[in-house]
Parts: sequence; structure tokens; C-alpha cells
Amino acid sequence: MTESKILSREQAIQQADQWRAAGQKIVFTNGCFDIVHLGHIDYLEKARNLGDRMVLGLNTDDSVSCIKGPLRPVVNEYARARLMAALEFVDAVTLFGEQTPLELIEAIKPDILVKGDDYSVANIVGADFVLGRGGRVETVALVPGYSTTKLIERIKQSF
Ligand SMILES: Nc1ncnc2c1ncn2[C@@H]1O[C@H](COP(=O)(O)OP(=O)(O)OP(=O)(O)O)[C@@H](O)[C@H]1O
Ligand SMILES: O=P(O)(O)O[C@@H]1O[C@H]([C@H](O)CO)[C@@H](O)[C@H](O)[C@@H]1O
Repeated sequence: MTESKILSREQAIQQADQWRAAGQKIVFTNGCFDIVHLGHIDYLEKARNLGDRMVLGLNTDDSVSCIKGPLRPVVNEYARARLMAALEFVDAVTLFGEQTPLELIEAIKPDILVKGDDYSVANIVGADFVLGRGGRVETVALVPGYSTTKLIERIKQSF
């Protein structure tokens, strides 16, 4: 079952250590992924292809509400985690409740940190840490026109 890819922080750290010991390059990315869309899928697949294994940090519901507002998330953390874990190019999912994934990134120690290019490298949390360890920070071009916000607006307009 792909649900087994959903790991506690300790489990995710141990898994990353095992992959690293086996010489595998670890990609890390993070996000809210509330109402998954084509842009998410496209960038996640491209991110995974930058390394050998990908750990996805997923914001908890409380963390999403802090970032996206009190009416979000639309999809709860368990369902979002299951959806992310079901993607073949996601090797592990772990929730984080902090405002930023910095502590998680420092624990996972990825070789490659990735976000969509709605972020510049300079404003990607964890970039200094990953670069400081000789790793890479990459952005992936957005698929134009796709965002969870846009999807929500479209749904509202259809009523
Ligand atoms: N259209 C897109 N194409 C590629 N990547 C995207 C796209 N939209 C968001 N991303 C990336 O997906 C990750 C998760 O972002 P997020 O969950 O905030 O998506 P979103 O659609 O921007 O949501 P919202 O509209 O609620 O802000 C981020 O790394 C972001 O860069
Ligand atoms: O889904 P989002 O809003 O792209 O995810 C956020 O990304 C932030 C980013 O990593 C900042 O560089 C992060 O701080 C925040 O917790 C969300 O994961």
C-alpha cells in the first residue's frame, strides 16, 4: 500500500539516512498541495527526476491555515498525504507543522532542494543549508494557469 510511504519525522530521517548510505541522491520538496492539480504533478515528477529518491514535506492543516488563510485547507492532511503518497515519483511523505520546513530540511539533509519557480532560490527556505552542504537548489517552471486558488475560484463561479 502506498500509505506506507507516509512516515513520521523520525522514520523519514532514518529512511533518508539509509538512502544516503546507499549512495542515492535525495531530493526534497515541500508544500501544501491542497486540491492537487496538473502543475503539482508536473513539477513533482520533474523534481524527482533530479535525484534518486524524493522526500516530500507536507504542511499540516494548521500550518496550511496559517499560510493560506482560515478557510484552507479544503482537503485535510490525511487525504493530502495519501494523494501525495500515491504518486509513483514520491518516495516518502512526512507532515510538518512548523511555518517553514527548515527544521525538517536540516534533519533530512537533502542533496537537492526543489520548488516551483514561483519561488526564487533566494526565497526558498532551506536553500542556504542545502547549498552550504554542497547540495543544489532548483526551481521548476510553473505550468501556466494552474493553482489551487484558481481552482477554488472556478468552483465558486460554477454555483
Ligand atoms: N502551476 C504550477 N506549476 C508547477 N508547480 C506549481 C504550480 N503551482 C504551484 N506549484 C508548486 O507546487 C508546490 C506547492 O504549492 P501550493 O500547494 O502552494 O500550490 P498552489 O497551487 O500555488 O496553491 P495556492 O493557490 O493555494 O497558493 C510549490 O512548490 C509550488 O512551487
Ligand atoms: O505550497 P507552498 O505554499 O508553495 O509551500 C510553502 O512553501 C514555503 C517555501 O518552502 C518557502 O521557501 C514553506 O515555508 C511553507 O511552509 C509551505 O510549505
